[in-house]
Amino acid sequence: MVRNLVVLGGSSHPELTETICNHLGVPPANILLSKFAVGETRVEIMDSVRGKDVFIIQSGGGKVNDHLMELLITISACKTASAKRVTAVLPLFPYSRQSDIPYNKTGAPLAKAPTQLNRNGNYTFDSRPTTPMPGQAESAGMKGGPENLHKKLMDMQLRDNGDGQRSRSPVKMPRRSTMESVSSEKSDYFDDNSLTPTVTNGSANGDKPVAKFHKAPPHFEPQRGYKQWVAQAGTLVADLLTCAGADHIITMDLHDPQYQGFFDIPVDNLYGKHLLRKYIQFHIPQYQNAVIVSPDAGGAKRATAIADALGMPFALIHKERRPTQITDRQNATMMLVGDVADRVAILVDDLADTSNTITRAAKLLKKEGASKVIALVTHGVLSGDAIDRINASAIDKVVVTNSVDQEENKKRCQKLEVLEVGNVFAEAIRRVHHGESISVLFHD
Ligand SMILES: O=P(O)(O)OC[C@H]1O[C@H](OP(=O)(O)OP(=O)(O)O)[C@H](O)[C@@H]1O
Repeated sequence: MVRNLVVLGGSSHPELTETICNHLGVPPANILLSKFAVGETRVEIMDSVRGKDVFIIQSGGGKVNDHLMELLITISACKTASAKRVTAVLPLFPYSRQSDIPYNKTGAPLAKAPTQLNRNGNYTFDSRPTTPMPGQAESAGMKGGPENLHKKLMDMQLRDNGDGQRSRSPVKMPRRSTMESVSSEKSDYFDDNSLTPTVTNGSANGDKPVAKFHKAPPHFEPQRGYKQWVAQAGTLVADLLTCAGADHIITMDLHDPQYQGFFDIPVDNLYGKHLLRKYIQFHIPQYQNAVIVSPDAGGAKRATAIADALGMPFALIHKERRPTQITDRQNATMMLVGDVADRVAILVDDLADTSNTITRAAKLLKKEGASKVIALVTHGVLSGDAIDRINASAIDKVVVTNSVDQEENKKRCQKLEVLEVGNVFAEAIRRVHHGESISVLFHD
């Protein structure tokens, strides 16, 4: 029997809230979640939370921004309604991939690989851009790369008309030499404090209006190490949750476990690897002959933990992203380290978003002789055309947890299998509520 415990469910995953409540033996508290006509989120908590230990279930994925705002408002509402403690339960933590932004050599953020559709509209699962070779012409994929983005941004800065307002159409600037000569001849027109062109209406004799520049724009050269100002939204989201009144966070398989350090409240980061490990043991025949594969270096620790626990071999796909000396462009090719020939390859990753990573990895693994490819992923975000991509790919099966709602995805993808995660969160909530250790949930 749990007393003084209140579970509130956000609109992101009502099914998971229900499962958690069933495990805890408490009904979900009544909450009204809607939107005003203008689009603002409306939250009304219909049950008393005064002096209660409140757990709010809200996952990332789907309409992630709406869900985040709803969560923040709900936390704040509980605090102002005198809840004793408010814990945000975020099975998939939103914005956790934005705690750090990878930059290329010039400082621009690395863009995602463009779509892998060929001319016929079929997925190729190839790396984009392709591996650059000496003397090879720049590929179309590279033309739209991050350096181009960098150039575009610089162009936009040049178009800035100086008072903070960006012109929609390019402002025609006189060539530098012209402006310099104007500067020396018409020095009375110049105002050192402004770059704004002055438009004179012309003289009484009917001259057309003429734009005169007060000052030549600064000559803008790309600087070594120049960085665009990229928001590190992970920090902001951590601050927002704390500021709204969250006292505690429970989540699972944070993309970057160091993200816990962004909070000055307790964060319990549960592991999904136990569920994935059990799936391997009980659902993959002769799993000892299979091989665990991490589709990128970032997930190697997670994948090796499963391989070690089960005494299985391990292989790594290295997602090469560093600019090469040849072109200094983003190079997102994949290289396999390890042997997968004639084995079932089990890809282990924390999340599949566009599913580019797992589908491309599957193509490579099959090329290297894997007999079957099964992807085990904690968070099946599966946004955009991820399901179509999986359906068309070499992957034989994708196993995800229901940390994100999978109802619709299951209908569209025969290859998808879903593991229940509600019981793990229910147990974590119960232990946090009773002040018991939850480290038992971390043990192998
Ligand atoms: O389904 P997708 O859209 O391909 O995204 C999934 C990939 O993204 C994440 O890694 P990320 O690319 O952020 O690299 P990192 O591990 O180096 O942070 C995650 O660990 C997956 O590998």
